[in-house]
Amino acid sequence: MGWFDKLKTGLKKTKDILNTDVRDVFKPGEILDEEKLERFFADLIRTDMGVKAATAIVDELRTKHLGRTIVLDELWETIRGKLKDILTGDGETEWEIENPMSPINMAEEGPTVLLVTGVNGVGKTTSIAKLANYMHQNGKKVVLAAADTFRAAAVEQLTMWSQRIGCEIVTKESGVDPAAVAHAACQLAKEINADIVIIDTAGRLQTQTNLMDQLGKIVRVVEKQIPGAPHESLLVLDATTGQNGISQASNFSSYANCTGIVLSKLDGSAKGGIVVPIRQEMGIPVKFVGLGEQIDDFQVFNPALFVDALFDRGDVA
Ligand SMILES: Nc1nc2c(ncn2[C@@H]2O[C@H](COP(=O)(O)OP(=O)(O)OP(=O)(O)O)[C@@H](O)[C@H]2O)c(=O)[nH]1
Repeated sequence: MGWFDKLKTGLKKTKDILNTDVRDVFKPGEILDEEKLERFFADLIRTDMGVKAATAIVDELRTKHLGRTIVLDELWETIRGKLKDILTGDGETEWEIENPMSPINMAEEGPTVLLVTGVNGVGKTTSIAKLANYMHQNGKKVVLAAADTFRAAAVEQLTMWSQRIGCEIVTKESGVDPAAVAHAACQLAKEINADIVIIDTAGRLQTQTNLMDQLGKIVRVVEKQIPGAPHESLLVLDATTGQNGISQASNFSSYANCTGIVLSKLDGSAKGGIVVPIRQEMGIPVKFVGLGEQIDDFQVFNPALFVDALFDRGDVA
């Protein structure tokens, strides 16, 4: 399956809301009136797109089509165009979907270090495995740091993934300071000339200040070893939690200085619109999306492709 079909399939639940409801609201041949626009506004809100973006889209439809006969393709074109403006109008670079390094701020010298954080169960370990696999497949030498030393199962899970992928992993026994694991992984990466170090961290709530402080310690340790590290601080958010993700992101950001979001479980969510307020309100870009439980259900986030997939009316494979 190509990138676009995979994205479309992953977005199926969100697309279902839009496609089914929109077909009920916008009947070809009828006249577009305020009541129809209001119903469509409610549909957009159900995808967790946020009031700001939904209002902008409906305003654009009103300006261009109010009082005119409904031609679905024309409405669709207006919606797609407006949403693309919202997602790309801030001058952000468009990342290349085929290249997992494209959203990554690479180290000038030595290995590039990625710190990955998130609340328990958001899909952090799985996302790290997917990211490592994606980079490995692109010819990068990856070292994983199993710095979730609280949960033996997390270390086992990551070790299993590293074997499947064929990449290096650094583990230590339970209870060891996670910063020591991160340190050892950076050391190994330098010795073997690895391109990338990905640090897994224990899932934590943003209210657990001692655990949040520990993230600060990991950052201090790795930045002493490798200039500019961590070069990316990626926060994994679960797309099924919708708007709750926004508060998680701002809290994590104050401890781990997040530079990007990995939005997992987009396939399990009817709230795929959450991509929009994350980008609009937090100023932290979504860099990767998780689209399923398999190791290759993962992509670089490309806003234009996302909008096309969300509003594509062709059948989903
Ligand atoms: N459908 C779907 N499931 C996912 C995705 N990413 C992760 N999962 C599932 O989510 C569950 C939790 O994933 P983990 O990777 O163990 O989550 P975690 O955040 O590392 O968990 P902790 O180590 O407890 O903090 C697993 O069942 C994964 O298979 C995704 O993109 N789509």
